[in-house]
Amino acid sequence: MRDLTPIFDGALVLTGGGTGGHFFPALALAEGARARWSDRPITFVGACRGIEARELPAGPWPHLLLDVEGFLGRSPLRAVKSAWKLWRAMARLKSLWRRERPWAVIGTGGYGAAPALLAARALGIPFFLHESNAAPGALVKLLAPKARRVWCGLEAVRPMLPGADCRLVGTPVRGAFLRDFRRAEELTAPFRLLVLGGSGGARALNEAMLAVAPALLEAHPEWEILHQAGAAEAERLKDRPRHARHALVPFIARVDEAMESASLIVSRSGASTCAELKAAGRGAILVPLPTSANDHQRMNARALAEEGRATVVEQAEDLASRLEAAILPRMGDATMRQDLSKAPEPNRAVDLCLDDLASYLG
Ligand SMILES: CC(=O)N[C@H]1[C@@H](OP(=O)(O)OP(=O)(O)OC[C@H]2O[C@@H](n3ccc(=O)[nH]c3=O)[C@H](O)[C@@H]2O)O[C@H](CO)[C@@H](O)[C@@H]1O
Repeated sequence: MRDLTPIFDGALVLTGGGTGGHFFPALALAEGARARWSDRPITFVGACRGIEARELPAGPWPHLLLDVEGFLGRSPLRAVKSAWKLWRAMARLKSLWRRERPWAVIGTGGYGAAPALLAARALGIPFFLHESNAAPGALVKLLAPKARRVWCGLEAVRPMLPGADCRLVGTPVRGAFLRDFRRAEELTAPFRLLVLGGSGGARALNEAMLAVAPALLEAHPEWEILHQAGAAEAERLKDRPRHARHALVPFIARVDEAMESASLIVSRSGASTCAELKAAGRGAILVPLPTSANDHQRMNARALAEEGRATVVEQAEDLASRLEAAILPRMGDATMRQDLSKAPEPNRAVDLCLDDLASYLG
């Protein structure tokens, strides 16, 4: 086995994962830290079954992927097994870090972040948290009072973390989103409807879009649909009949470009996607995941809707007809579409977090 020990010595450790919404903010912070501190090692710790296990080996970052899994929704027996895996991963990190001490740990949440944050806490290594959702995840809630700082994506989360030293910064987005975006009103036919299901895809949204797409595309021959279904869902749906102008893909590597070329977007309201929509100056029809912990997706969506950047469609039995009612009039009316697409809002989250880290640790 490769000797992993040297990758942690004096390193800034980024940890966050399981889902894209937890991993990509960590990646954005790593990109920013590398530009700022070229001689400081930057190392990732994540889960071997999270999205980071696909993204990290393809990139430049030293990393350690551990055998951990989420607890939520598990049977009691499985939860005990998950707890054992977490304890074992944490013990391995503690043993490594006693020999090779990291400079600091930044955690962006999700089960992939649990071993590194718990190990940092146990060893007295300074750690910082970022919470991108409007309601905090279980790990952030547990560790927030002990974190040097908790960086928040949205103001709403602050009162939910009593005893923590919170600072509002926004949600870090990857470098590809830190640029000028073409405005939606500059786009010409064929117009594109982009459907985003979050990093894992959204079954209910997929089914509803497949049901409603033929009517939408028949009514508007100048439109096409690019639909990100999620890896497992794209496989499940690969033989399902679709309209010729309805493309179904498992994952989109350049979401920034997909947003830029979209005249209308339908999406889940994961926190990173919401932050990216703002950075790209695109509005969206948001369908919150009704089972998200503490209803945070509905709160994320509401935060965007309050800025006039989104309209919220609740997921219910009749999701297909609700979506049709929201999408169809906008396909035919550019003014209605542009009402959602406000000016891009520059995202300064990476700089704010790293300025804060620098002033704290020197
Ligand atoms: C089911 C679940 O647990 N969802 C949670 C998860 O969502 P999830 O990972 O789906 O949500 P987010 O919208 O926050 O993040 C998705 C990220 O993946 C990227 N992406 C997505 C699809 C794609 O094809 N290509 C791509 O690069 C997006 O650009 C974005 O950066 O984490 C979010 C942040 O804590 C939460 O708000 C969500 O409630």
